Amino acid sequence: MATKRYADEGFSDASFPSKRARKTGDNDDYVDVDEDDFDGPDSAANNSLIPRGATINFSALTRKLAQNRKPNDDEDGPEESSLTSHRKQQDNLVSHIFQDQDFSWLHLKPDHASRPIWISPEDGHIILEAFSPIAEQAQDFLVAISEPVSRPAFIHEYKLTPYSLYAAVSVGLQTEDIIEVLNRLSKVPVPESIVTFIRERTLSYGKVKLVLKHNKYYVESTHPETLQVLLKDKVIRDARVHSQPTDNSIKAATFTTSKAPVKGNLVIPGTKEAEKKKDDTTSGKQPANGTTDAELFTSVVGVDADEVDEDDDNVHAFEIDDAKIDDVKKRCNELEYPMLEEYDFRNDTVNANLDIDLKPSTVIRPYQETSLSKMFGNGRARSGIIVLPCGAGKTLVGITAACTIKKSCLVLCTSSVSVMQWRQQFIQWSNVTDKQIAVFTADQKEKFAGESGIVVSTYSMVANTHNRSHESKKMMEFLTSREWGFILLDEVHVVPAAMFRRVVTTIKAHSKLGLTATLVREDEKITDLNYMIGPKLYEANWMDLAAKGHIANVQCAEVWCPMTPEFYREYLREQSRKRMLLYCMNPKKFQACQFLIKYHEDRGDKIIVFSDNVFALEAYAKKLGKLYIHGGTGQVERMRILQHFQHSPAVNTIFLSKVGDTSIDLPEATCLIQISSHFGSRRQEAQRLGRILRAKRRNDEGFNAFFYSLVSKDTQEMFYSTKRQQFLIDQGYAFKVITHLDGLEELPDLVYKTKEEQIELISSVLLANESEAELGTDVRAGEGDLAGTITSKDFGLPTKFPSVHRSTGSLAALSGGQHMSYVEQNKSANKKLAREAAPRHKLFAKREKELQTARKGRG
Ligand SMILES: Nc1ncnc2c1ncn2[C@@H]1O[C@H](COP(=O)(O)OP(=O)(O)OP(=O)(O)O)[C@@H](O)[C@H]1O
Repeated sequence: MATKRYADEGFSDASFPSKRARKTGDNDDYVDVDEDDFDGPDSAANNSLIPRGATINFSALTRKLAQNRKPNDDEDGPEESSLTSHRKQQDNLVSHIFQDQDFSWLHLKPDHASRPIWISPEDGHIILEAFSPIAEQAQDFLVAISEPVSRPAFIHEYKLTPYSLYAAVSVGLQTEDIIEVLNRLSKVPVPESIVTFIRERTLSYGKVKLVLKHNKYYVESTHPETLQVLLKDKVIRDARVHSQPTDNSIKAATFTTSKAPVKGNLVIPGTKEAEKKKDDTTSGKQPANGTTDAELFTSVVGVDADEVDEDDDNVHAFEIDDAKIDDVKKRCNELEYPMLEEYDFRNDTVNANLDIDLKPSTVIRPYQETSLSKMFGNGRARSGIIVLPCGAGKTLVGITAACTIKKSCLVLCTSSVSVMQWRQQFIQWSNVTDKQIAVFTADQKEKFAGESGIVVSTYSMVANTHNRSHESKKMMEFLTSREWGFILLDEVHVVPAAMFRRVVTTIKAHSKLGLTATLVREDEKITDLNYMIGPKLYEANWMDLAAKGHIANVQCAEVWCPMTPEFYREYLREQSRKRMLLYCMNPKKFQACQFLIKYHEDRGDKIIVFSDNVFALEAYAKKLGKLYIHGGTGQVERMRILQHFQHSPAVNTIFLSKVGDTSIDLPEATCLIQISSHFGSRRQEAQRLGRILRAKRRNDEGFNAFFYSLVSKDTQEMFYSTKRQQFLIDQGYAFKVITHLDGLEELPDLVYKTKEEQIELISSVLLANESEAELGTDVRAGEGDLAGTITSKDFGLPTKFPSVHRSTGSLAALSGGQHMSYVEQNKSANKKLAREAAPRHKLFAKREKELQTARKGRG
């Protein structure tokens, strides 16, 4: 037996006799990995060409590379025909192993060692050596032009797609910049097939914009010939409105030219630039003209502003009918001229300004600033999606964007709990007043005072048209009759496409920002988001943020719990949903859970145990004497339990159903144990991990948070578990497999130790209703919440299970009399707590009071 099971700074080798790390992909496929082989990339970083953390500046980067290059370096690469002949001549000794993945025929540049990427000539996949001294800068560029596929510690994989190139163009990158920087970073000349692909895909992208000005929609371009092409199309021609121009910058129909809006000195609040400007203003100093723009542009495009040709002197436009916007957008997509949506908010004199700003104490983090600079890079607000890890502060990014645009703003979230959190965060980070921010939920229907303001609501409150109360109808009139400067869409990946379409078409907004941590959908409907909101503007790297202390470092492990023979026999016999209950209630899993709770409580951790299955959740929590929250737990009791968990040293573990997957902000939590989950949902796995990424103690020396997934061995759960982990593995997390918890057998008071107890447990499982075995029985709170709209179908799983299998057994066993004692050993800890008069935190007291008033109002 190992003497020391766990090391404080992480999982030690001694703790896991299997000492095997999971290889991505197949369930049974593992590779032995010696962690000592990985010293980390620091040694490479010491030889850095460009220091880590430096501003992204690709011209500087390419200059450095050029200096390193030998004079006869062949930049253009060999001709296609010579590549083919090279391939034919290759030595076939090893190529049969790689088959069509053998790229040894590609011509390596002489200084390839100092260049960090490979580009596949066949499918646009890009491999980045993440240990290269210039990997950080290369990563910024690759994120802007391609989709990250997988980003573990040392080798990253990206993929060039038509949509990623569209996103690149939309943040201001030009075709030739993309090809040139790729060529400079690549170990081999960029293959001709890739150059053609980039040229073809970016030729028409970014040339057409949809702009809302003075309440009218215009299709705008600096290329008159492009507008002419579009107007040849019948759908677009029919949507065109022939009206008198209302503004000098836009002339309808005639293609008369005028000056494009000039990039002004836009300063995003909360940034260093804003601080500097404030200092300059107070000291009477004038900022050097144009500095802000140049820097902003550099951070967006990665090329010095003065090196980029500005050919958008003349803007041409024609007006289109608002009712036909959707058709025109769709048609432009089909014609390969996708429209970028931009809002020139500083020149919008029609919509009233909203006088809000970030509080002077609010400082946004560098990655939050970078993501916002992609949105505001050209002085206008681009519509699109920002992807940041869970707990990285998407809310503040949204609030800062609202404070930059300073127009009426509608925030849509997935639940009424989130609505309250958004409101509270707006008040915490900005100087918005109570009167300027209103809430529209089932319980509260408020309007803001004055001409402009903020409304926070849920998707379903806005999208569901049936059974509206009179008050809701009036509120909807308020929302649809006005023009919004900005619409903030939280958790965009979970909203069903039809609901999104309804929201986007009923609410008139100049600019849209979608926020998410996991741009994955099991139903592959992500492209719908691109079309309805806009391209992905920025995606942060989870590992980078963890390395910089913005989110916690997490050790992930999958604990394999063997099934007892009795449970396994029943598992094999059962055909119904009960199978799921059997692998959740496996006594060995119970014991592993008890052991891990004890171990981590002794270490001073605060633990959340997640179970989607409510039957298992209650059974575990009661047996182990812990507090629990599920959909049926009242709001007051929920708040009380969460408050105890946060502040009481006596409550270090709580059990949560899926109500805790999102929205619950518990920075005290440092350890997660998952005992039952929603099939193979990659998103749920990431969101749950997100609960500990915000750990308060994340900056403590050597601090690690822990995430355990308990899996019953040789059951369906193992398959789902592998699928669930894929997203996190792609973000660079490594799941270790624990096959044995040393010291578990010696645990005093180990539950279900005897065969009798185990058989008693199996009887209770077999007696449980079919419905109790389901995962979807838990309800999330409140009308207007979105949770109910997500089903197992979304995860590509069967919605129906095979019919119930009936087995024979004695009457005594069925009635539970065979091995069962009728004495209730473990009173619910929840009940005990309810009897205690707990001191109330003033935030919760206020919320309870609000709820009571709302209830009285409804009564
Ligand atoms: N710039 C900042 N300065 C200080 N604290 C910050 C900053 N940005 C975010 N935070 C804090 O980080 C925590 C996580 O933020 P938030 O809840 O917005 O994360 P999130 O990205 O929305 O996470 P999830 O996807 O899990 O909901 C919050 O406690 C927030 O106050």
